[in-house]
Amino acid sequence: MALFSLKAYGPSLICMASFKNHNNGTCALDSAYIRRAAEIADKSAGFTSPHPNFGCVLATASGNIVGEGFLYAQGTKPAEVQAVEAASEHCYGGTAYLNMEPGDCHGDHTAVSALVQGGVKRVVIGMRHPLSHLRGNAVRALRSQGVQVYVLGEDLKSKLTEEAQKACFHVNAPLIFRAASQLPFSVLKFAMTLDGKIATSSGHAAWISSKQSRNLVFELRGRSDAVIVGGNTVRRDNPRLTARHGGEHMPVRIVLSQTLDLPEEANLWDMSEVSTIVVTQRGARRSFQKLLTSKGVEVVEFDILNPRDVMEYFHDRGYLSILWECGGTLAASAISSGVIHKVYAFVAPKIIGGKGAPSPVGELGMVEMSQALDLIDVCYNQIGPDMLISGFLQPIPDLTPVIPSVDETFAIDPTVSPYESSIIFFYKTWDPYGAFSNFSPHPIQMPDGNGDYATWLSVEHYYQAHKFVGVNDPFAHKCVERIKSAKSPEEAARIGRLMQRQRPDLVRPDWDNMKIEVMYRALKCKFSIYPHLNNMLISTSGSVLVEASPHDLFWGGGRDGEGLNYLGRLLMQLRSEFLGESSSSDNDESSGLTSLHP
Ligand SMILES: NC(=O)C1=CN([C@@H]2O[C@H](COP(=O)(O)OP(=O)(O)OC[C@H]3O[C@@H](n4cnc5c(N)ncnc54)[C@H](OP(=O)(O)O)[C@@H]3O)[C@@H](O)[C@H]2O)C=CC1
Ligand SMILES: Nc1c(N[C@@H]2O[C@H](COP(=O)(O)O)[C@@H](O)[C@H]2O)[nH]c(=O)[nH]c1=O
Repeated sequence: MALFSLKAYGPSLICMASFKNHNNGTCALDSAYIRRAAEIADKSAGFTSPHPNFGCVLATASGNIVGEGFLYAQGTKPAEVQAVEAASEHCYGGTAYLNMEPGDCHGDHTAVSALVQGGVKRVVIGMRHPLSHLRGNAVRALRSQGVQVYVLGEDLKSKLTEEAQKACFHVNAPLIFRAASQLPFSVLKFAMTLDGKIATSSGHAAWISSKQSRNLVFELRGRSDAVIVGGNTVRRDNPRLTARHGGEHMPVRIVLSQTLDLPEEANLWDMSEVSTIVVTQRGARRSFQKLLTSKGVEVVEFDILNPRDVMEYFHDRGYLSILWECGGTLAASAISSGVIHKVYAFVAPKIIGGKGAPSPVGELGMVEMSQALDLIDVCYNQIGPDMLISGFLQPIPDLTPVIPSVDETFAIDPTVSPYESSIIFFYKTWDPYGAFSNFSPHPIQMPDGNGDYATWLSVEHYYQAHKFVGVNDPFAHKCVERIKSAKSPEEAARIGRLMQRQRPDLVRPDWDNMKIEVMYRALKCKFSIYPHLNNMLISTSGSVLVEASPHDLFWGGGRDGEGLNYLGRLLMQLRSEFLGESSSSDNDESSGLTSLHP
């Protein structure tokens, strides 16, 4: 079974493209070819060690596929080059579909040059490169060469493109999670009986799942840099942990054992096919360590053996994805330390019973069902007689936005020097620069559609209510009134976000395009009518302002600077205008915003 498969879309899915030149036909074609690019990007899995997956589909202007390519392994010919070679003269004037922005990590721009020299007119990209030092480089390079570039989720937004983008996220989930967490992407896999046991009370586990399921496990191993088990599994099962899937890539085997009370003879110490690393506590059984070393097994000591430290270590060794095939004791410890990103559970239609029979995950300290960890993007597949349930334990991180670089900020506010700038963070209203927050208690007077002035208790009240302003529906009017009369900015935000989630149909259709403008107007009023706020803003001249929101990646800077920081940008723009350094005039409130639109 292919672990990543292109699902056909029924005609009932209506494409509501928000991009004006993106009609339903183009949208469906773009989405289908991006999904195809994601599908072929996955083709090297199991044959080579895990690496970022790139696929490229080249189509003529009339939509016929004329070339395809995927990156086979690190350092091999880029997908784009292969596709252009396959298409030869047919790619002239055509469209290239890439599941992910090319990396161009060595500055050689091979992929971009191939597309430009091939005469490609249009490039559709499933997702930007997740690594911040590479993100945006190829998009910029292509655009500077006159190629039309459309990034899904930015330039093209619809139900279909959203699904296609998800396919791109899934095919590079290891890279995305690794970039976000600075840990290798970890998958916990287990096989259990219908009554939730991974072995009998005596510890016997061969076999719970069917041959077909176990073959799929070989494939999963082949997609991993390493397979991990705990000491008990080595003692009890004497596993081999090799990938007998017919592919060429073999994962390293890793054993975690605190006691190092492991057998002297074990399949894992046979290094003829693939190597083994034993990770243990510092000072554990030195003589046994020597024995292992003499067999060629690498031993790595940690002061305290916990999954997070071990994963950080393997991240630094360059591992991209790891398969955990341990029992419930180590699995619980790994889940508690937050290192597991995805779960593959094979459920066999068997009942074994047994009070003491182990289950897939040991003690997590939870006492109520409300504490249960819900899987995300769950898939159900029947594998022979078994059911495979898989899903993510953590949402796929959004790595696309990024705080503008100082160079970019310089373009917004010339008081910010690209060479000597400090950063001022603000977030909570009680922080030193908390008055910059939209939740600060500074009412504003703003004109309504009829030119009458109304008072809003905070910028947040005004911003949230304007999601529903102008929508011809009595309930939308009610939302505006409820938000306007909310007792606090927090309450206004809560109502606004809830209504947006529950009744997206009530949100004004131009909201995505207008929200920056709405915020700008409210901020301009706030910082104009309160002289001390105006002084405070001007006093920050030369510094980069960043809203330190860990969650809001649009208005805020994110936890690690991965957010777009639009609130900070708007404040810097206003500061510049107040200082008289901006070219935008007071009469044209929106003109200065063009550089800020994403
Ligand atoms: N059906 C299935 O999918 C599977 C079934 N099994 C079955 O499960 C049983 C073994 O389960 P289990 O005992 O949970 O085995 P584990 O694989 O979870 O091994 C637990 C051991 O891992 C080591 N360890 C190292 N660091 C940690 C840590 N931070 N937290 C916890 N453990 C750590 C310890 O080894 P040490 O004691 O050496 O210090 C510990 O005793 C066997 O019967 C086996 O057949 C096992 C895997 C998969
Ligand atoms: N019992 C069990 C699994 N057990 C896992 O597989 C390991 C054995 O691998 P190997 O020696 O390479 O065949 C074992 O130690 C444990 O990690 N896996 C499954 O897919 N299904 C099963 O029913």
